[in-house]
Amino acid sequence: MTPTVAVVLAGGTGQRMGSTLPKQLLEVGGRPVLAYSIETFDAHPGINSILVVMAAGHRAAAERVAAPYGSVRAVIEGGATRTASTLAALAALAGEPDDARVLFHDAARPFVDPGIVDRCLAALETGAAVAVAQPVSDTVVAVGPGPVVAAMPPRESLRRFQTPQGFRLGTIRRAYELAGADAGFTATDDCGVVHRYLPEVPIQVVEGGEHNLKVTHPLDLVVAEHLARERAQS
Ligand SMILES: Nc1ccn([C@@H]2O[C@H](COP(=O)(O)OP(=O)(O)OP(=O)(O)O)[C@@H](O)[C@H]2O)c(=O)n1
Ligand SMILES: C[C@](O)(CO)[C@H](O)COP(=O)(O)O
Repeated sequence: MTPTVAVVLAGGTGQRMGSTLPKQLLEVGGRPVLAYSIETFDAHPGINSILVVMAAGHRAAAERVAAPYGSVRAVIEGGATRTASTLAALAALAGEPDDARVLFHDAARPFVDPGIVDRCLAALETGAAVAVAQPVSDTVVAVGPGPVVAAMPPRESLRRFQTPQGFRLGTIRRAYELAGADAGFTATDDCGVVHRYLPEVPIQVVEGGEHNLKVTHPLDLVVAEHLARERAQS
């Protein structure tokens, strides 16, 4: 059977949140943010195992959060950037075959739901890369150089990426290998690495959800608290 691994990326320190504890360990609805996505992947019949990538110095705390979930294969330490944390996960998955499916998910997005996971896994039946995205509701512009509008892309064509971002393991391995040979490489997500270094690989886009928000700033915790209460009642 082809394995399917969910990688929960929790290696960040939450600078924009400004709390002493990394935001993935802050509680919403009485449980750590990190617990929610682990719970969803653990309950999903299409996921065989979960790899948690935690911020340095907080691994023991993440192990405590992960302990109740039988699908968690390991909690490893991440790197200084999201990219370095993805690379740590790829190293930990070195024994998995190239056709394995891997979903990279931000621990900072606690309310990923089974339907989103279903859509990612369905897309990986026919493709090698999938992104979860939502339409934009603002008019989005490119600014600069200087505080001047440089471009106004048509809103209908724009989407906001969420996570998971899913790949056949061989594809994401190859993209990061090529990126590793590029001195100017930086990325804020994993699909961006495939798009840049393997432009011939189509990245399918599937629907996300407004509830699949990323807890980034203190105000996001207010929304997350509300969503956690809704989830507890459902
Ligand atoms: N070195 C890093 C940085 C980020 N992430 C993870 O990538 C996801 C998205 O990142 P972001 O929201 O930017 O989290 P932080 O890096 O923690 O936040 P900030 O940028 O405000 O410091 C988060 O789940 C975060 O834990 C990671 O695994 N390793
Ligand atoms: C991967 C991501 O969540 C997609 O929206 C986003 O790019 C993460 O960016 P961040 O700078 O790490 O918050």
